[in-house]
Amino acid sequence: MRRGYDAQTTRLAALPEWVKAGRARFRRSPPEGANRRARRAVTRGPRGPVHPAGRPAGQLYPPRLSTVATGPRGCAPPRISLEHAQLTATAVVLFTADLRVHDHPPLRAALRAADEVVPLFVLDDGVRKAGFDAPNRMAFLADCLTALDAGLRDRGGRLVLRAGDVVEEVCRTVVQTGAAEVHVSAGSSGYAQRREARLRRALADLRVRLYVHDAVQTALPPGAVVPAGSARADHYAVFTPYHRRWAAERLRDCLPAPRRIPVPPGPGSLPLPERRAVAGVSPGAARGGEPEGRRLLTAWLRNGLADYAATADRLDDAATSGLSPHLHFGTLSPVETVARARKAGGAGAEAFVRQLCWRDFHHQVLAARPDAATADYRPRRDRWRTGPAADRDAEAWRQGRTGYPVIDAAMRQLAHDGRLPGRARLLTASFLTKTLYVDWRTGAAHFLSLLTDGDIAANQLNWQWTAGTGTDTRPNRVLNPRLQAKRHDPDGSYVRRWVPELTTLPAGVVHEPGGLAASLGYPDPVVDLAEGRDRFLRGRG
Ligand SMILES: Cc1cc2nc3c(=O)[nH]c(=O)nc-3n(C[C@H](O)[C@H](O)[C@H](O)COP(=O)(O)OP(=O)(O)OC[C@H]3O[C@@H](n4cnc5c(N)ncnc54)[C@H](O)[C@@H]3O)c2cc1C
Repeated sequence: MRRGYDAQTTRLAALPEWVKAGRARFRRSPPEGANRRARRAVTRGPRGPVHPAGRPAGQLYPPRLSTVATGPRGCAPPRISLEHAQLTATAVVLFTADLRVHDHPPLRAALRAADEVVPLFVLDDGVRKAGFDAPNRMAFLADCLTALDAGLRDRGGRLVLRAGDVVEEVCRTVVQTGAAEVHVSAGSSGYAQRREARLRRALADLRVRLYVHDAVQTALPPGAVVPAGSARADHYAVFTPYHRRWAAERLRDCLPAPRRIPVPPGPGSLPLPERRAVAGVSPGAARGGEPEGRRLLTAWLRNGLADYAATADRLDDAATSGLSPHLHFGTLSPVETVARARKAGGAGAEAFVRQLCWRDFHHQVLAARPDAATADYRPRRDRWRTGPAADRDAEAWRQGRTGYPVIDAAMRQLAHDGRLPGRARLLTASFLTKTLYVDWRTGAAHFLSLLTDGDIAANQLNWQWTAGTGTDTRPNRVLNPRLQAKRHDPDGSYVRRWVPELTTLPAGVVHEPGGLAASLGYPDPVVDLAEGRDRFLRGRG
């Protein structure tokens, strides 16, 4: 074995070759303390000592390992020094929500800095424990990992897949491969921020290069623009001024996929998960993977984008891009998506790019206020309904049996497809939180259990926006599902497609079946709209 380690354990079996090679290449001695710190990094490991103690200090690490300050949010963009590029033999690239080889700054930088990279993905226990492993997303993820592995193999590499605690697995991989750098893109959720902080602590003596400023998971990084005039403002709380600033910013250039991705031969990998092994996937759930995302984007730019300004609020599937799961898993780069849409130009592109700005907007709110994933962003002293009647109404909403056809059509589509058009998300969320006056967290959790694009920033903050506890400037607006249905599904085809009880009804009646409902086996409305509205306004106080 070229690198002396045992792939099954974290114990180094022999002095790694790269250390010897590295030492031979360096003429300069390490700065005072560098090797002591380096040895501590190797020997510590997350579960205690992982390296046989007592190796001479100079043999463990090449000189000039440093805790470069690429980490903390708000610090200067990471830079690769030429000096370090010559010193580092192996770097780990930890993939998270950026499962692609095109336009991937951490991968490109790691390849410039090191002779070999270890492309690592960890099936993270923390994600499972948080209940974020919904079958539709797991199936999509399986596609993404298969495609990422194929994309790496096309370039001479491969994916190293591990499972467990992500920080422990990164440490294990670092020890096994002797890597001197870990490259990872910054995420905006509280979970991602905690993971990054843990990584920095666990690998204190290695270069943990956190790509905060390089726009890997968003088009513009959170914090890139902040409101002027207030020293304490770390994010925009209102969309329109954010959009104005966002639209004026120059995005970084897109990066091509690397031609070659040399990966060391050793590090063992779990077998890749297979989509068909995931139980409970919705029949119409989307397929993942970078080639699929790129194909969809190209088709959308060619066939859908031009009409988007007029079609965005329609309820049928063809009206919007369907790119959200690819943006969530990072099989599409947000920077590239914006750049290509802008290049296509026109009113459709402008409207589409504005929606992509909404995505960044929610990410910058969450990055600054990670607690908004669960706590009201702007508390309104709501007295949400609880108890058996509220539970019964919430269950009717989940099952698509509220007696409001457009709401029921949407909830049934969600269960069948793991996706929903944006307008349908707004209607169903408004119905639950305002007409039924049930806590937004109940609805957000149900969405996350089904949506393939389920995303903490977009889901939780759109739920809050709709419930009036978030950044919405009209918190008490209540959407009328009948009027909305007539406007956005004028011929009733959306309702007829998803509510088979109503397929025989013509356009004029399908959104309001009234007395016909019982004979068709369709439920009566769970609540009168006016009563629901009053109850909400009373409750909000
Ligand atoms: C209650 C509720 C929950 C939502 N949950 C999610 C979620 O979990 N994940 C998610 O990606 N989006 C979510 N959205 C936002 C939006 O509805 C979806 O992004 C969009 O419907 C996805 O379909 P599309 O890709 O065809 O969108 P398009 O209309 O083609 O829009 C293009 C892209 O812009 C972004 N985008 C559009 N609208 C929004 C928005 N309001 N907020 C943030 N980004 C937006 C998405 O990345 C989308 O793919 C939610 C909206 C609401 C009202």
